Amino acid sequence: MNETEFDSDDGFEAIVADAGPEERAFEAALRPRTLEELIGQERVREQLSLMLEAAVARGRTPDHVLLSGPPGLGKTTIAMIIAHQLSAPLRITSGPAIQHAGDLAAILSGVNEGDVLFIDEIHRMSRPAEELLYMAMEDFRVDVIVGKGPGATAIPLEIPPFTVVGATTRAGLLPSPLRDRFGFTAQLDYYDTAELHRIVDRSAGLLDLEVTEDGGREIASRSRGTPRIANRLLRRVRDFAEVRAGGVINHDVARDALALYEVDELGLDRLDRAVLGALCRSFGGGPVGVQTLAVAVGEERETVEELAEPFLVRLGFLARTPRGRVATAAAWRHLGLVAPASAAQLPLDVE
Ligand SMILES: Nc1ncnc2c1ncn2[C@@H]1O[C@H](COP(=O)(O)OP(=O)(O)OP(=O)(O)O)[C@@H](O)[C@H]1O
Repeated sequence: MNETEFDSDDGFEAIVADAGPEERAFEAALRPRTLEELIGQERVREQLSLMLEAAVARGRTPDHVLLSGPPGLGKTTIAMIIAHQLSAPLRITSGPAIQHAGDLAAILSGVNEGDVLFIDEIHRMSRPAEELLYMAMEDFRVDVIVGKGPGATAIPLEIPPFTVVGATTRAGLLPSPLRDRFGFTAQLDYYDTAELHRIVDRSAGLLDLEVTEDGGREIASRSRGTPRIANRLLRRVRDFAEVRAGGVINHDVARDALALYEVDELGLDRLDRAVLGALCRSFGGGPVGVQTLAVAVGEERETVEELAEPFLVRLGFLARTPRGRVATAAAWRHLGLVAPASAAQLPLDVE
């Protein structure tokens, strides 16, 4: 099969796909529980530490916190750490679960003083729920409307002081009145290889695995700047090491295991290479519309846009131009192909 005939039904799971239940349990076991255990994100860590310490010293609930950044960089982990540092109960919900103002009112009515309410994917709440939330965040009081039309009544609901921690991959989608209610906002950045290496070592320690220095670095350098992927790759390499290599994860074991799972030396997986392959081989490097590209690799448009493109753009392999997707000369080279003279060079005029 050539790469443009990529078929997602052949048992392949993208390395950036959502975690299943088993992996979620694995992730939970590896989560840092305190700010000291959290690796990287130095600035966010220091700022948060200061804010939380000051709040505890004053005996007040801290400001509401908004965490934004791509999936797998530690937003849920940080929300849990905040609750832990405050010795406060954590209530967890998500934007898609709050589609009506009533859903949120029900949650708010159960909030106790000092609770931390974590709302994942906060940008996906409905508009009426967002409005209710920012009133609750500002005044610790909301009017719950019961009934409809002329018979509707507003029932005031007092809420004890609490802290909202919102997480979003798309801070720009939050309406500014809601965004403004967060006294502390943090944009999480991708991790560098050294930080990912420390994360791999920490996870290996918790899992009682033997990973050599170069084995750890090999996993880290293919982890796309993302702790979740570092842990995911470690898990796959662990299986390989146990079954085929006597358990020790060294450079060659990591390299061979990741080759088996089709994660290349830059961290591109098969979907990424299929997208680039289609773009270069079938469409001469573009420009081509994302929908056409998705059909060519047998995937949904959203899968290509959300799982493959961000990393390809970050690597400078693909650009989203007003006329469609374009492969850069670096992308051609990565596939081992000769770039046509017209191949785009960075920087491009991107969207
Ligand atoms: N700074 C870090 N140090 C160590 N491990 C980390 C760090 N950040 C994340 N992790 C690990 O990566 C995994 C994913 O983290 P987490 O679930 O917090 O990400 P997220 O940003 O909430 O992702 P999503 O938005 O997709 O839920 C967890 O297993 C966590 O232990």
